[in-house]
Amino acid sequence: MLPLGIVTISDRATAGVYEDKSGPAIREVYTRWLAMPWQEAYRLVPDEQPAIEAALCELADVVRCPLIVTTGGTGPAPRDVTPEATMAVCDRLLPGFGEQMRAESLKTVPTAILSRQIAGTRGGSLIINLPGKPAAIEECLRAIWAAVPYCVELIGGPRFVCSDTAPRYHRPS
Ligand SMILES: Nc1ncnc2c1ncn2[C@@H]1O[C@H](COP(=O)(O)OP(=O)(O)OP(=O)(O)O)[C@@H](O)[C@H]1O
Ligand SMILES: Nc1nc2c(c(=O)[nH]1)N[C@H]1C(S)=C(S)[C@@H](COP(=O)(O)O)O[C@H]1N2
Repeated sequence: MLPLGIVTISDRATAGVYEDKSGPAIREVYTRWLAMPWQEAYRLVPDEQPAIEAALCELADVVRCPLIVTTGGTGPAPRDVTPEATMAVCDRLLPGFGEQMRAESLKTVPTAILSRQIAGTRGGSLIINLPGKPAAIEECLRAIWAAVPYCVELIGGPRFVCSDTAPRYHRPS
């Protein structure tokens, strides 16, 4: 079964101050939008760059997830280091993903400009950052889904089979 990564980055969810709702929101989107067998590889880590890098490297290099979606730690606060961790482990960045997610999010929330969310590839894994708010998950994934399956194919991953409820994706002929 295809492993798909979900990484929640939150000091407070890790400490049990609140329940992680954003990781499960990513799981819920995968469940609704994918029409193929998959299994989750879920990690919950604090806002510590080495811990985030270790989780991303493990999911990319050992578990071999073609897609890893992170949530949290993308803002300007001192402990927000998810983009730095993502940049450190990626071979290449894909700036269009962050630009498009911010552009779509700005239509509903003016503070979307505060997210430094990025995306990039590490070997055969596409890594995408999302903000921490549970409400941001589907909004951001919807903004970029059109390019996700083809990107996964371009980096040597499997062909995604999406459900009728998923946003339409584009595969150039
Ligand atoms: N994983 C999550 N599950 C549920 N709610 C979340 C999660 N992450 C963030 N939130 C909600 O969004 C609000 C703003 O998130 P914030 O940007 O402070 O997240 P954060 O930087 O990841 O925080 P922390 O690392 O302290 O958990 C939080 O107060 C919380 O209500
Ligand atoms: N779609 C969407 N994007 C969003 C938000 C949101 O609620 N929805 N919150 C913004 C806010 S308030 C912040 S501070 C940044 C960073 O959030 P993070 O540190 O939890 O990743 O994401 C922004 N992007």
